[in-house]
Amino acid sequence: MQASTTVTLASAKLEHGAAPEPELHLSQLLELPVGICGPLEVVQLAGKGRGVLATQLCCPGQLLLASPPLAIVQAGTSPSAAARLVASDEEQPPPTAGDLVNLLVASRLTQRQTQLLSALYSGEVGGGSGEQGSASEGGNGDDSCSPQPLRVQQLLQLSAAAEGARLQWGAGSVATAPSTGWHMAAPATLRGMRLPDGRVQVLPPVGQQPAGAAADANDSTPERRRAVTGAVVYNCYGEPTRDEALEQLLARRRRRSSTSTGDGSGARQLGSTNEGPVGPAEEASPQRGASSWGSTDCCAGDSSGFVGLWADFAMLNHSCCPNTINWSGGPHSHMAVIATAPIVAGEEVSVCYFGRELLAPRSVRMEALQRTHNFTCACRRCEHERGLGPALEAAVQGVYDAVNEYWGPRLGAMAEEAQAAAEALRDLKEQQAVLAKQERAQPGALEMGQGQGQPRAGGSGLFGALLCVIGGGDAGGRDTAAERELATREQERTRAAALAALSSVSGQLAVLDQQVAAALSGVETVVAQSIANTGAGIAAPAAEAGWWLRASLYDAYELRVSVAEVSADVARARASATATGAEARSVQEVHAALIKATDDCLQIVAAVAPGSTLHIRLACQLEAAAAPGSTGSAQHLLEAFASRYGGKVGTPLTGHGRRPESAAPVGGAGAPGALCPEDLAVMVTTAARQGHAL
Ligand SMILES: C[S@@+](CC[C@H](N)C(=O)[O-])C[C@H]1O[C@@H](n2cnc3c(N)ncnc32)[C@H](O)[C@@H]1O
Repeated sequence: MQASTTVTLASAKLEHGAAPEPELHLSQLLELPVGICGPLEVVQLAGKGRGVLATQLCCPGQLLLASPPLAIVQAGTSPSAAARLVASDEEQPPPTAGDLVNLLVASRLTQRQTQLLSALYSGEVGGGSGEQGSASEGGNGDDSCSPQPLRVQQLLQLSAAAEGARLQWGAGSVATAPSTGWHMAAPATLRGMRLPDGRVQVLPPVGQQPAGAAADANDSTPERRRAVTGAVVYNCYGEPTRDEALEQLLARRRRRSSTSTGDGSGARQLGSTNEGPVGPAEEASPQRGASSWGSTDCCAGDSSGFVGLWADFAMLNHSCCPNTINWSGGPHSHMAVIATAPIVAGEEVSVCYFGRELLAPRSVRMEALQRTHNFTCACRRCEHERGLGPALEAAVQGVYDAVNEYWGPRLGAMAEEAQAAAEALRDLKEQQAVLAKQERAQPGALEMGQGQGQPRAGGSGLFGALLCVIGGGDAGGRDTAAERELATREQERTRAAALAALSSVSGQLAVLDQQVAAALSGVETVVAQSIANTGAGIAAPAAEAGWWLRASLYDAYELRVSVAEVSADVARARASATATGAEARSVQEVHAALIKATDDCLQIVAAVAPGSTLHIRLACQLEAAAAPGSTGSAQHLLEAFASRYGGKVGTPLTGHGRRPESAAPVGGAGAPGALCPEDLAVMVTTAARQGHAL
């Protein structure tokens, strides 16, 4: 049920009233300290509080929202702390929601920032949206609550007029590089840096000099802390690591565009005005500084992870089958939301609140959402899976548990055994290579040593030298036939034991793979039959339901990739030790299995989480498996992918049949040449099958 009062969300304000033109690429937009918003509106939704709807058809690939954060904490290192870290070899933990609370309580908030913060849902009835009741099946809201247009209106006004987020038109056009065409004022983002000792240092806004010593974020009153904690826990978004690959790509595009306009400043220009504490990583590696937003633009030093609050992004509700993907990055740490499916007018725009749990059975997802957000999801996927009934759900859960509690640990033990055996074989080979080299350096040493029994410096004869290498001692003068035989036998024993271990592991791997494959096909067949016979799960079209089922069983699919990887290692080790035709064939077979298993995972992720980091990673893995050593082409693939997402803003892409038939193309005939996630999957899979790099 939708409330009568709706307000158009419009966080983009360009001073000359110019809407962003389609030519502006996402990577350019992210340079601007403003929010951009597509055809969206915020409304009250039954059982969910507020939510965001599309006001017109949005197509896959369309940028829906890109806004700078209200507050963000990134990991960083002050020079002294970094020195301590290097000395102690410690790993820095990523920032947490608690760090964000620390930043907010230690900062002097403007009135607008305070209002924005208090407008966010805080877990209390009457707090934030003011319309969310106690958690219940199917959502957490009280339908009878009347909408509070004032609050919504207030939020949107504040969001739209984010302080300082103004653009002044300079020389050039929208299509030119922003660094030459636009003059930017700093956004009102509160920025903090989590120091390795756990304290949060408040940083000056991008583009401003630090005003004396940074405030200590831990110096706060309990009242203030309580006031912001609710808003933070229910609305913050964070990632343990930054998406380095994506950031580097976008930074490269930025450098290219700044080079082409003759402005050599690029990323450095944006970051160079920020005189925050500079960590040694940036000093030591200017290239990294120039290519990574993390080190130049917010927190100096190595950046690993972030946690932030984006006020308009926080209006989006969760779905386990979301129709968008979100990314954070750029000099202003924008949160970008991009459609990954057609979204018709009036349909809710959803995001996924968790990462890996998206690829887990319903009970695991439910537990995660209850723990972190205190609601029960009733999205289409959850409802469909609930409709399968307890027995089928338990079967899916059974496979998930078996992978995580039984098969996974067993595979770990097998991998260790295989690694030890492969290392033993490698050591033997190296020893033989050393001996062969020595023999080449002293031709005839073997014969001389054997025939005359003469001691030689550094070992006499091949076997004496072998003893020397194996035992680490001097075999000179101890070149007896018995010793030689002993060494030979020892070598043979080691080799035989290693090969036997590999053969045993290989057999166990095959059995494990069969068990997992059988469990997968068993559950999938039973679920499909049940749907066909009883109509269970008719909440979703069969194809879509099929992908959801596979997504819930993803850990088993991924385990098969790991089995194939270990099998490939085993096959290679055996082949290099025996060099028989049979072993070479087995390497090929295992390799084909690895490609197939990776492709299965890619197809699942491309269907349920297109554009995710996992999607990109799998695509690159598949490519690397298809063309070993082709890191260059993996880079090419990433480029293609980034250009797809940096493509024409607001222009629909060719959607592989995913665009509704009735939908008229928005903004013309589409963007030929631009890739959509499905394109990527097809492209990679085809390349893998053809066995060549892209
Ligand atoms: C980031 S806020 C989203 C906006 C929120 N609905 C509001 O009114 O401000 C997160 C909260 O929204 C609610 N929520 C999000 N997704 C939901 C869903 N699928 N079903 C029910 N409640 C949901 C939960 O209370 C959650 O803690």
